[in-house]
Amino acid sequence: MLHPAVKPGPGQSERSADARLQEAIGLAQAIGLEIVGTDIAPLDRPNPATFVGGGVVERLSAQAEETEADLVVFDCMLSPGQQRNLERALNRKVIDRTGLILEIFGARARTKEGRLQVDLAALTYQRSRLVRSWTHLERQRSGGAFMGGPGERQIELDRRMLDEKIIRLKKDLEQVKRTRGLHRSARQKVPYPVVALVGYTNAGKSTLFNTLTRADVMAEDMLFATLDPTMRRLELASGETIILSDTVGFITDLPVHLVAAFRATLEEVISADVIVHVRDVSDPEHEEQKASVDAIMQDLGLGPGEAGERPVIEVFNKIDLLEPEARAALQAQCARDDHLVAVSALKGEGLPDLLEAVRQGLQRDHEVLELEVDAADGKTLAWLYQHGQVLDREEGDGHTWLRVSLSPIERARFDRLPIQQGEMGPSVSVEH
Ligand SMILES: Nc1nc2c(ncn2[C@@H]2O[C@H](COP(=O)(O)OP(=O)(O)OP(=O)(O)O)[C@@H](O)[C@H]2O)c(=O)[nH]1
Repeated sequence: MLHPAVKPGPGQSERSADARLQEAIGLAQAIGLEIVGTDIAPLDRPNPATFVGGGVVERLSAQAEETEADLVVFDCMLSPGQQRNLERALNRKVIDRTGLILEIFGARARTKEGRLQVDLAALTYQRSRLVRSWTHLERQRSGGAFMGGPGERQIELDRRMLDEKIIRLKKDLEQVKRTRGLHRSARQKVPYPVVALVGYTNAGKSTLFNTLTRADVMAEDMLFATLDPTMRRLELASGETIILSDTVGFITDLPVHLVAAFRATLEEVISADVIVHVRDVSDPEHEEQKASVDAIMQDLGLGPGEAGERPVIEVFNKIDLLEPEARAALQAQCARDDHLVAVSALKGEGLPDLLEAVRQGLQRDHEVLELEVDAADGKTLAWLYQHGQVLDREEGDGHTWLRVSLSPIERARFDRLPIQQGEMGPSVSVEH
């Protein structure tokens, strides 16, 4: 595994080379690669032929021979020519960061759309690339030899087939998207607010999701344990039901081929009512990771000041790994700000505070209605308990008096309920 540390250009992030190398190692291990050697090669600008300089290629070649490596991973984006030249010089398979992330997406995609997006990204990448590319499509997801992929002639023959496959995939994808649109609008009829977990890869989203919902979602010490959003029902202490949605981990410098596949997984975030941003505060790079996540949220139009701005709760996760002083400092910070919560998803600490913050986030645009309902009107009462939060209730003479908090959507629905039109319907006064 080689990380070429190119000097960052203007506007590029300055994360340390070592942290980037560690992240790449994590990505490689996530698909079961055994790392036998690592190296960082500082360089001013990429070499057009081999990305790194001749001296580094020689050093790598010797190291690869010595460790009998099957594969050399370059944690950067290589042009097809560079990849080919490096394979020749090193006499073994070479993949770059895009190839690596494609592998992970391929291994992790769970929904049909996620898989199609990944296949499409892989094919497009392969189409632009060399001949014996190493992708999950060739390995047919079962693992296998890195060497000895199809020969040049075969790929030449396959090029047209690839184009046909790409066209077919795009059609399938359109179809799946249409169906998903239907699913989504069906879900919008379900009167539960959606809370989406977002965060940098390995922040602990799946663990938190699991602990909160006790669902059987993969949580492993791997990057990208999730590609497609997973949704589960969750009941808050106040009795309200919400839908919690887990999303794929964010990552810096996502290769451009993969943006669509990545975005496809974020649809649920775009339609969420509250966003929970999970952060691994035990990671020395957590500030940089937060900046990457914020930048992606901004891109999606969900950031502060954007049209899609919505309540964001920031979760400081993995506090169990902090020294007592650091932990106390974070907890003090959280005590001052309702949008910050310190938790340990693994140990289940701080979760009631988190759920309370979620509840408050959901209440942001709520209206409180005062109602007098005919005591015999069980239907209206049941509806209110199911869709709103009953804050107060008193029984009067043939009437039940209630104070109920409703979201704007539920408020609109309530106004359309047929029960309101009867003469005995509830009387409403609004309190914001
Ligand atoms: N010590 C500690 N470890 C945690 C905590 N939460 C998560 N982890 C560990 O962190 C690792 C990553 O957790 P995941 O839940 O898979 O992270 P994720 O954010 O879903 O990761 P991606 O799917 O890659 O985005 C796992 O090894 C978890 O056991 C925590 O509160 N404390």
